[in-house]
Amino acid sequence: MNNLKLKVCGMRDPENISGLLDLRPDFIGFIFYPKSPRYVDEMDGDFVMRIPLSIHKVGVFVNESLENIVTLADKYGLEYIQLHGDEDLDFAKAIREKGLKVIKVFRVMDTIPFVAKQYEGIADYFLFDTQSMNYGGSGRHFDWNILRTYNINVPFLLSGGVQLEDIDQIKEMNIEKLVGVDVNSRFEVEPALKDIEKLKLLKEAL
Ligand SMILES: O=C(O)c1ccccc1N[C@@H]1O[C@H](COP(=O)(O)O)[C@@H](O)[C@H]1O
Repeated sequence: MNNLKLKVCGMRDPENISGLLDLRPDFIGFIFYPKSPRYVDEMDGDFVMRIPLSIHKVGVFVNESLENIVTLADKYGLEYIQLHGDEDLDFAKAIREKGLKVIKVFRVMDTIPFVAKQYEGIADYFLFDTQSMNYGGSGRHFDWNILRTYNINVPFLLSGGVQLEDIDQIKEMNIEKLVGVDVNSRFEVEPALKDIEKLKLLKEAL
């Protein structure tokens, strides 16, 4: 089995970002949802633009307008747009038509929705997160057993309270399309400030 990819989400602080970049994660995520405690109101655009292209920049949005998404993608050089709200297939297609890549999130309770199959050829990745009142950042798992029968042709990242202690179990599930993990609140000292030493252990475990 290949190494699992690592996406670290909810970054904001320049020094903290620099520490993360030294670990060479596969994806770095910025949350542009105003109600999130990890909301990125303003960052130094030049600094963000200098992040090596090998570390893919992801903007996380919840029911945001296409216009605002495109504006922020231009400003920060976002490569992927993570649709974490109730955005539909047509919206995902519109994002693609703007030349951006799509991570479509399904906030899962106990099943993967039937509509997911329609995203084949549209979504670059799925991200399965735990259903919660605040859209994301719950720090909680869902029942990962529902992924064992996954048969859609879209690779996915597993999210929702993923922590270091989970990695062995995630690897043992040995699901072909499960290509990486997305981590957030379980690696924080405070919202939007990550524990780099803990992330280093995670990177080694992957
Ligand atoms: O973290 C948030 O505040 C947030 C708010 C709105 C949408 C997404 C958000 N975060 C995403 O939630 C998942 C899981 O996070 P956690 O590990 O359970 O804390 C992750 O993809 C974040 O990008």
